[in-house]
Amino acid sequence: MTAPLRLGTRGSALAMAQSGQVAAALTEATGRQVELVEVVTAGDRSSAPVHRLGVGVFVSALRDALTARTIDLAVHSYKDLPTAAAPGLHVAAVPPRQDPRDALVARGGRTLAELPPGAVVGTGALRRIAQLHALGLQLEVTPIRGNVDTRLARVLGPDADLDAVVLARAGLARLDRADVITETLDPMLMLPAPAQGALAVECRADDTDLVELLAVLDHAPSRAAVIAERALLATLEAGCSAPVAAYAELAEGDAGDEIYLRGAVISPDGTRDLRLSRTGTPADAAEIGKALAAELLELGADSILGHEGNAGPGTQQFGSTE
Ligand SMILES: NCc1[nH]cc(CCC(=O)O)c1CC(=O)O
Repeated sequence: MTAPLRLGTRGSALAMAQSGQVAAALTEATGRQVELVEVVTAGDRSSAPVHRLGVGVFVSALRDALTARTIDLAVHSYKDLPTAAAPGLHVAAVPPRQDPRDALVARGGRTLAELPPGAVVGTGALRRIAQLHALGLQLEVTPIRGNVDTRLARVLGPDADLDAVVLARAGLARLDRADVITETLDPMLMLPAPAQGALAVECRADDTDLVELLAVLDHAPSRAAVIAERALLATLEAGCSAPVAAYAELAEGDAGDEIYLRGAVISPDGTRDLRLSRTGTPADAAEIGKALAAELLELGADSILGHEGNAGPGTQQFGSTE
């Protein structure tokens, strides 16, 4: 008999849900038993804002456990993975992506447009803070942290102190809480984070039997979208907490499959807002992402992101077009 595969997971409800879903899909597709092994990460122990904890804080403990061979595979929210490759590890599958859009959960069933000036909206992500400000709705944006239930309680609980929160739709859906969403935000207004809604199933690169086994979970269009979005992020030298958004949509065009990538870099106060798009074929996903990032850099993305150096001649302050 083959030993069960050890799937390392964080203990949060969201991590347990997505790990459980991948474990079930793997058993269903291969007949292999999968056991969940809880791993505590630095991100779970701290209550500091994510953009202060730094990139990959939820990820490194899982990767350490993979390298130490105490687990065989790990399931990450792909948007939490640093763009730098992890030596000795391999993303063996990108399962079918969930709806990548952000969602508003507001008191009184309100939509964004129905929130009055001065309404207090909670979110921790700079990307969301920046885009909320860029809407020009005079919303007051306040940083929040904590797991999904904690955030929802700030709007829906007995001690609610916020008018609304913005969360990833995918996280709510995986927890079966999509019913509380009052508006799924149009990417025209709120472009999602690179790889939002996608999972990465990671194992050791030298575990070739497992690499092969996990390939049954891979969904090529989801992988292509993630490659394009993360190539943009990597080229901008930005991390998962930077005010960078990217969303690749795949569609069947006249000449075969097409990828339509949108990217945005927005200053946290919303006054500078660069948005561009580019199309190509899924086979060129990485090149499309790089090229779109290069265009954003030409328009001054660097100065919004606060990078020093390699400022090309096109790098001046670039105001919002409003
Ligand atoms: N920032 C934390 C995080 N990382 C992954 C998700 C769930 C959505 C996903 O898998 O992309 C969330 C919660 C959120 O952004 O609301």
